[in-house]
Formats: sequence, structure tokens, C-alpha cells
Amino acid sequence: MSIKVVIAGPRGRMGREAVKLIMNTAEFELVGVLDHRNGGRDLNEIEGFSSVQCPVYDQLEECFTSTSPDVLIDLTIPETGYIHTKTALLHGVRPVVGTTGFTASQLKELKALSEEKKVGTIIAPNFAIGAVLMMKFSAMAAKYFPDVEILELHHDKKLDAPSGTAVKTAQMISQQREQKKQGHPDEKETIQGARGADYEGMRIHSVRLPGLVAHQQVMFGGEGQMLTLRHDSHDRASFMSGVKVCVETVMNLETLVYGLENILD
Ligand SMILES: NC(=O)C1=CN([C@@H]2O[C@H](COP(=O)(O)OP(=O)(O)OC[C@H]3O[C@@H](n4cnc5c(N)ncnc54)[C@H](O)[C@@H]3O)[C@@H](O)[C@H]2O)C=CC1
Ligand SMILES: O=C(O)C1=N[C@H](C(=O)O)C[C@H](O)C1
Repeated sequence: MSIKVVIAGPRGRMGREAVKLIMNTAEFELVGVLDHRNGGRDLNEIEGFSSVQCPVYDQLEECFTSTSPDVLIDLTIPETGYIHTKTALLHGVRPVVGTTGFTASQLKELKALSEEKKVGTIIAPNFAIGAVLMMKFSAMAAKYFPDVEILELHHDKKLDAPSGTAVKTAQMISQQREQKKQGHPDEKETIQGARGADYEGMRIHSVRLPGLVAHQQVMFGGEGQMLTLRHDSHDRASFMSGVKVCVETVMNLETLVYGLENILD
């Protein structure tokens, strides 16, 4: 039996890749898409989708009622993605969320709702296996190198900063080290923001430039040595094997999983 999927944000950079993935995977069926600007049309009327037949909705509830999907893939923007995820949980539809920028309290609320409704949910700040390994290796390294700074670099159309990946990396590192104020105890910024964002004493620096896709460098400093871990997504195809695993796995979950590393062997 196929897994029925709805995609929110099909015209986006990630949404377009996700439409291709679902269309090219025999076990998945694209039953609808949510696009706030094109409700009532068919996807094949929209530029770039001439070979994909599928109804477009601008209201999520109507989409769910008409298509009875198993899974919602959300690839939109933070505020909207949060509302979509909540709405999906209330309708018994399993969310697979790539959208980043949710607050800690939103994540907590969605986790509680997922558990209450027993509706599996995956929120993955990064679907690329290489990025997940970089995060895991960073957490391992932090035990030996507690002085660390994160540099994330993205295209200049990105809305949230720091990236979801950088925040998740910092969280994973902070589970392996004591909170630590880094740098000189008396350091002063002469231009505000020079030292980056502060996550439990760990600095996160965000670069936004045309020409970039999605990149992160985690730098560890020790006595007379440096360790640098870096991952580069040069193409959004890098995220799609992770999306596929999430859609398959979420079917067997009854709680919320935050991070692809928690479902990989
Ligand atoms: N988890 C992961 O591996 C990855 C996550 N992302 C995240 O995915 C999200 C989307 O990224 P991109 O595709 O690059 O962005 P994009 O800007 O290309 O696409 C965003 C989509 O959201 C839709 N949208 C905007 N406002 C909306 C609203 N009010 N209602 C419904 N739809 C709305 C737009 O029409 C567009 O299709 C971002 O949060 C980004 O950080 C991006 C790449 C990888
Ligand atoms: O917006 C992006 O492009 C990306 N967003 C995710 C994030 O915020 O970490 C994942 C990846 O870095 C690409």
C-alpha cells in the first residue's frame, strides 16, 4: 500500500525537490499540495510542474478532508510551518517537517500534542546525512574540545538565523560539555554582534551570501591545535534521501522525534 503525501510549499526550493522525490518513489503517492497562492488549480498548471497532476489547496483543513493523507511534508516558513504542523496533528496526519526556525516553546508544545494524539512527527533541521554526521561528530569532539564556535553559511534568501542546523548542533554539543564562557572574560564588542550569537557560551556566526547553498563549519580549539568539521550541501538533492527515510519512518511513530540522527541506525 502506498503512503499518501501532501506537500506544503511545493513551489519553494526544497518543495520542488520534494515533489520530484514523491513522484519518483513507487511507494509514495502525492495526493495534494498546499500553496497559499494557487488554491483551486492543478499543480500541472504551475510553471515547472507540467507533468505532475495533483490538486492544489490553499486551506490545509480542506486539503486534509479531501485527500485523507498519511503524511504532511512541510517546507515553508517558520510561523506557517508551526501552524501546519499543529493542524496536521489535530487531524491525525503525521508531519515531516523540514522548516526551520521554530522556537523552543513551539517544539515543546508540538511534542506534547504529538504524544497526546499519538500521531508520529519528525522535525529534522537537516535532512542531509553528511550534516547529521557532522553534528554527531561535533558532539563527540566537544567532550575533548570544549571550546567551540559554529560558522553556518547559507544563501541570502534564508529567513531564519542562526540556521536550524546550527541550533541543533549547539544543543547536541551542550549535552556533552558544561556551560562555558569562551574567549577573554573581559572581551567587549565595539560593533554589536561581532562575536556572534551566544548559545550557552558557544558562539554561532551566520553568513548570508548569494552563491551559497547550505554549509556549516564547526571549529574546535585546544592547546596548540584546531579541529574543523565541515559539511557542504551544494545541491538540495542532498536532502532528499533523508526526507524519504522520514516519510517511511514517521508511519511507525507515535511521538515526536527532533533530529534525523534519532532515527538513523
Ligand atoms: N531540513 C532540511 O534539511 C532543510 C530545511 N530547509 C528549510 O525549509 C524551509 C523552506 O526552505 P526553501 O525551500 O529554501 O524556502 P523557499 O522560500 O524557497 O520556499 C518556501 C515555500 O513556502 C511557501 N510559503 C511561504 N509563505 C507561506 C504561507 N503563508 N503559507 C503557505 N506557504 C507559504 C512559499 O510559497 C514557498 O513555496 C526553510 O525553513 C528552510 O530553512 C531548507 C533546506 C533543507
Ligand atoms: O534554508 C536552508 O537552505 C537550509 N535550512 C536548514 C537549516 O536552517 O539548517 C537546513 C540547511 O542548512 C538548509
